[in-house]
Amino acid sequence: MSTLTTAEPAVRSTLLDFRDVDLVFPDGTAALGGVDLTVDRGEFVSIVGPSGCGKSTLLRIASGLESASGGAADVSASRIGYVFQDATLLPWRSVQGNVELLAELHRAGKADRAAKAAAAIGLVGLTGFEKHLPKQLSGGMKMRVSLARSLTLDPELFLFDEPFGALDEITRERLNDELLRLFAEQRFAGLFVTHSVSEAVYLSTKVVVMSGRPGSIVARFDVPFPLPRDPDIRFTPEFAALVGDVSHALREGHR
Ligand SMILES: Nc1ncnc2c1ncn2[C@@H]1O[C@H](COP(=O)(O)OP(=O)(O)OP(=O)(O)O)[C@@H](O)[C@H]1O
Repeated sequence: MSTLTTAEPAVRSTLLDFRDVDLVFPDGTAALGGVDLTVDRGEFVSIVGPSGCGKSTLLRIASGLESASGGAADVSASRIGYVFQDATLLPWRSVQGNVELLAELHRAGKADRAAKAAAAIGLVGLTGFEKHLPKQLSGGMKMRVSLARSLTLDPELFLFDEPFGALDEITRERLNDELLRLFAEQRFAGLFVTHSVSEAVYLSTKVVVMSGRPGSIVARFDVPFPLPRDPDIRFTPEFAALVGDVSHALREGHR
């Protein structure tokens, strides 16, 4: 799989720019109310917010699956990856077959598809499991397949909707570290939805907090810890203090 090899642009490059974005569903449900959010190249932004505040809706607008009812939702990334809590694998296809799917839909040739899939499978640490079927994989491995499938697109912007929410704590921590490594190596910008404040702080360069529905962004935090991130950062007082501040903002926004 190819990596982005172009030099980092000198000017700030915004891949996602939401200004005053509203979304009201046809049944009258106001999901988002005045969302202002940017994601720049090189940023990994996590969103935390109460259940039902519109986090998934925001990602769906970012991906083009949903349209905003008001405001401006500009996404300039040309290749967008998207992973969900459910790995959404085709049960009758092997790991290789599942990872090749997006390249297949983009009508890539057989050899190109195979090369892209092999590289992506290697990136997520599943080399040797190419012929396995989804039912032969653990939850963490299925999520790796899902990540690999999106990586074949070489995404500029990667959207994550609670991808590790259903996994046990150890698997989740391991995948957090894998994701940080992929972010550093592949240089996509990330927009990551999670219910875990500590996961948000650990993974991100910036954490934004949403209010209850209709969701808007009520607080933003820059994460000052350097990348690559030492897993032990999670046990420092500075990390705990930032997690506390974000949790506090989350509680305030929920009132
Ligand atoms: N197609 C739809 N029509 C009407 N209402 C919808 C539709 N999709 C979502 N909603 C509502 O919009 C609100 C926001 O939903 P969304 O799934 O974006 O929230 P969320 O923050 O991702 O929730 P959670 O954290 O529980 O996953 C919810 O009240 C939901 O019931």
